Amino acid sequence: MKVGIIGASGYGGLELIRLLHNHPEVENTILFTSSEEGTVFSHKYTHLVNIYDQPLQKIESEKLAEFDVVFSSAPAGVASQLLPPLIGKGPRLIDLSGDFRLKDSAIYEQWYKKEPASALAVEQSVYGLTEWNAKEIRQSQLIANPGCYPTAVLLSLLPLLKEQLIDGSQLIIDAKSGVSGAGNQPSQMTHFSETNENTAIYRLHQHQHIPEIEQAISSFASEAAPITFSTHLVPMTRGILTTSYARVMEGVTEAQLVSCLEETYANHPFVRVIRETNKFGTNQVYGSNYCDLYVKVDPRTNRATIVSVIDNLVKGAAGQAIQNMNVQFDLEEITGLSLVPSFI
Ligand SMILES: NC(=O)C1=CN([C@@H]2O[C@H](COP(=O)(O)OP(=O)(O)OC[C@H]3O[C@@H](n4cnc5c(N)ncnc54)[C@H](OP(=O)(O)O)[C@@H]3O)[C@@H](O)[C@H]2O)C=CC1
Ligand SMILES: CC(=O)N[C@@H](CCC(=O)OP(=O)(O)O)C(=O)O
Repeated sequence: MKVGIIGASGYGGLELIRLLHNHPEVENTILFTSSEEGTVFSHKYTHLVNIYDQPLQKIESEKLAEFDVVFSSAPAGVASQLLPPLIGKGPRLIDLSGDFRLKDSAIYEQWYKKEPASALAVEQSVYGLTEWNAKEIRQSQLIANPGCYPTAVLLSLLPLLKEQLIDGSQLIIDAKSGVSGAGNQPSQMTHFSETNENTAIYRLHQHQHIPEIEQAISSFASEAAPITFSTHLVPMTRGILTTSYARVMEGVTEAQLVSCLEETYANHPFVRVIRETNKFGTNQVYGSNYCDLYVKVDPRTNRATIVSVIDNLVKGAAGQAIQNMNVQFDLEEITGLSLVPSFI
């Protein structure tokens, strides 16, 4: 397969490069730029010397049309312009931004404050939550790869909501992310001296993943209530941990919640349900495509605490994007993604 990457020099792009390098079906990966045409990639990133010594190429629609797959890993507002002209031409298109995730353009504008993609392109796109939408992903040319937080939240909550084991009417979700989630552009929020020794809540009640999570809960689990969702930046590079709190339905036990998760993901190699542990954290999935889940019911409150961890750059971005590519090309989902978490 011949693969092109828009936004190759960002964190999502670098992770695509790392993972695609070990993908047995990918022969050639070409890197595109909007700002550094001609720069030899390994001069910019010396960890890629002797691996990617090719120059970055200018983004041109005719060139992109020649690939089998084009990944776009650019900021929101870019893929909405670059990818729709390629629909109906050769490549399968996988966008890592939020441009095609929200089916209602007015909602996209409201939360992203950007011009939405054309209604036709949004209609043709398929939400790439692999474990829940593989049939549609296989047939689609344009994949809207899920956001990092929604991936962790949805994989943990959808089975329990779908089976009506927890009350979806008053979900409270607390999410924490490492700083690489914000990409590689410098900003005050991610400045070392303000992230080191600090944990901060940000974009309270205004995070763009709120409508994405609500939309997916409504379409996969038929639950339409608004969620309370809070995002926190913690002083680590990679990783997301989400903690959701939900009332357990009358008569439902912790064992039933655990079984529901285990049964849902029995044939999905990247979702692991951890039964008993006294420590559950982001390092157990670090550098891998796993999403690990852990659930406990507090009998005093009759509420379940549902915890999920992913590596934001792998299962939350590049890994899931490649998993979707594998589905599109009828390859085993794990192809090129059998990564053991590095843990330390
Ligand atoms: N970081 C994460 O954990 C996750 C990120 N995402 C989403 O994935 C996308 C990429 O994120 P991330 O890699 O972190 O971001 P970065 O800021 O690290 O990188 C984005 C890259 O996009 C390219 N770019 C910028 N402007 C344009 C443009 N106008 N046209 C084409 N390319 C452009 C830049 O490269 P150049 O200047 O060479 O063109 C840049 O390196 C974003 O939409 C993000 O929201 C999704 C899930 C998780
Ligand atoms: C730590 C941090 O800043 N994380 C980012 C997640 C980026 C992302 O996934 O953005 P889209 O889904 O909109 O593409 C954020 O909270 O916006």
